[in-house]
Amino acid sequence: MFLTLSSVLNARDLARVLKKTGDLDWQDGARTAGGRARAVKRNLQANLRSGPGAALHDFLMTTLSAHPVLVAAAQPARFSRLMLSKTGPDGRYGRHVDNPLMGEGPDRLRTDLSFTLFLSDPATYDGGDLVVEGVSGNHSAKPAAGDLVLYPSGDIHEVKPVTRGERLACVGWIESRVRDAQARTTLFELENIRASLGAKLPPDAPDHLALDKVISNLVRRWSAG
Ligand SMILES: O=C(O)CCC(=O)C(=O)O
Ligand SMILES: [Fe+2]
Repeated sequence: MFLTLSSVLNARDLARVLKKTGDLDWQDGARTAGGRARAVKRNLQANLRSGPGAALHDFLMTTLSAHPVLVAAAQPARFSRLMLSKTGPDGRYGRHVDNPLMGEGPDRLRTDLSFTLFLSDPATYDGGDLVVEGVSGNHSAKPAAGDLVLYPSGDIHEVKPVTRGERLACVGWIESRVRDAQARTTLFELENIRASLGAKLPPDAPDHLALDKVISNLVRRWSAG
């Protein structure tokens, strides 16, 4: 699954986030990359654990974890901590795979899905496309600020070199309660049918309950743990 979700942050929230990024403490991004990924990572990352970054982290996490389409597509059991990445001229993140497990102890999470929430207006920078090498071919994305791209953590991907301007993005990972990607896709399709029926049928139509039952039983069958 490779999906672009539009306007996950609306214009007002985006402006609020961008204003806050000016106060953050930025460090070399290679510090958080493992193995082969470290050698190809050239970006800066902000501290979102303490200081002004912590409130920004809470705000972004609340927004993302409540987004209905992201929830329907990813079926999140848990989100990783979010990272804010800044890539300037000559910055990039070459082809790599993400770590399969992140965090320690009870915070440890299996990375099923990766996402990038784009924060910069694409007209303000050159390069910086996110390219994901999926089973059915390459997907390239450089969407509007506020849009989010969701893709399988197991796919090789890269951020193309930024040759002008600055690319700001929020990145994170999701452990899904539905581990199997095909099952997740089926559930997303059913959730889309549920949403479109909701707009067409009266709330007491028996088909709603019939579909709710099918979706619940599939989640029960397919959920991990
Ligand atoms: O900035 C991006 O769009 C993706 C970053 C990435 O691949 C990573 O942090 O592992
Ligand atoms: Fe990555």
